[in-house]
Amino acid sequence: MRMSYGTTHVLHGIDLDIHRGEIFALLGPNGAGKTTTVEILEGFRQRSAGEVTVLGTDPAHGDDTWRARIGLVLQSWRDHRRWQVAELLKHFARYYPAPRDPAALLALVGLTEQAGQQVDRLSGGQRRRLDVALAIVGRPELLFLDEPTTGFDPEARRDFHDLVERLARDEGVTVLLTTHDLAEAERLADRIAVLVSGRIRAGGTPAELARRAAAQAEVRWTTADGTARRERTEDPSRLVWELHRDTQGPVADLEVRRPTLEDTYLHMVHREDGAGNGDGAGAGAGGRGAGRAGTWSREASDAETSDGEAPDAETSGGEAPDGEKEA
Ligand SMILES: Nc1ncnc2c1ncn2[C@@H]1O[C@H](COP(=O)(O)OP(=O)(O)OP(=O)(O)O)[C@@H](O)[C@H]1O
Repeated sequence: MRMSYGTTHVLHGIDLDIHRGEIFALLGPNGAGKTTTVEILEGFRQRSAGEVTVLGTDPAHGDDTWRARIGLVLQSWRDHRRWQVAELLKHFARYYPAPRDPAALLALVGLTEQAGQQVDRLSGGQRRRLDVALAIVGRPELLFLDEPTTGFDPEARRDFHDLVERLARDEGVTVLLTTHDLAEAERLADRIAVLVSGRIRAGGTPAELARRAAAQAEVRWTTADGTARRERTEDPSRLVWELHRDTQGPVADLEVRRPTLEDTYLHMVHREDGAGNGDGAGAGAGGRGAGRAGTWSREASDAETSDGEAPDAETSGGEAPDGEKEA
């Protein structure tokens, strides 16, 4: 799928498969294209090119029955400023064939005490909980959450994570959430796609991404003549053994460090800021990840986007954008 606003290309051909029942995080910095992607999948924005299927339907042509199967956070309820929380939920519940019980839903999102409160008196965090309550009142199969925990305090964030997990694990709801918080994506998601400047730079389970990030270790030491050295290697034990052998004694200031997923993520983000795309000079794991992202299974997907042309090299693995191993 591609998206341009006028002559500005915002999504450069992204390819995603989201499987039924999973929590999928679209992770990326400000302006990466996360909201644009979600709005296209929700049917609110018309893509410029490519194929998109959500619950078996092209969202550009989704009807009311399709929409009732999808949970999304609408801003329009904020127009009902003077309504009470429980009243508002009951009102929206009427639009769905098999809605949740409003009282049970308030308990689920931790708003029981606010049931009788006017919505414009809710705190920011409570409003976001009401957002989620309204998004799930119709028992959606697929839930879209665009940066849902922005502005949450740590406790509200943890409660929210527990709620999203319960929805996915206990009720089989598929969740697509966007975030710029790596820790949130790692904590919640079954799979993560890293979107940077409109391209999927890496993808996989949190464990896969962390393994890939740590594949190369950095070894630092000081030579006999006092020079500080550093070298990246996939086999640090061998390098250390060789150093020890060559030095014929202890290696000064020896340090072996494996990059964390955070190191790698920040590297991908900053590389976009500085060096631009695919310039062959990058040093992150983005190129590898981008390649693998395109190999994800296409089975049983709830939401799927693709170019609808020949596989796009940028996300299908045919063209790893840089030579990160040389760095
Ligand atoms: N209606 C629009 N017209 C023109 N450009 C737009 C429009 N909406 C978004 N953009 C641009 O598209 C790019 C992607 O925006 P988008 O909101 O999808 O990013 P995001 O990843 O959700 O960012 P954030 O984390 O800041 O919300 C940005 O450069 C933004 O300025």
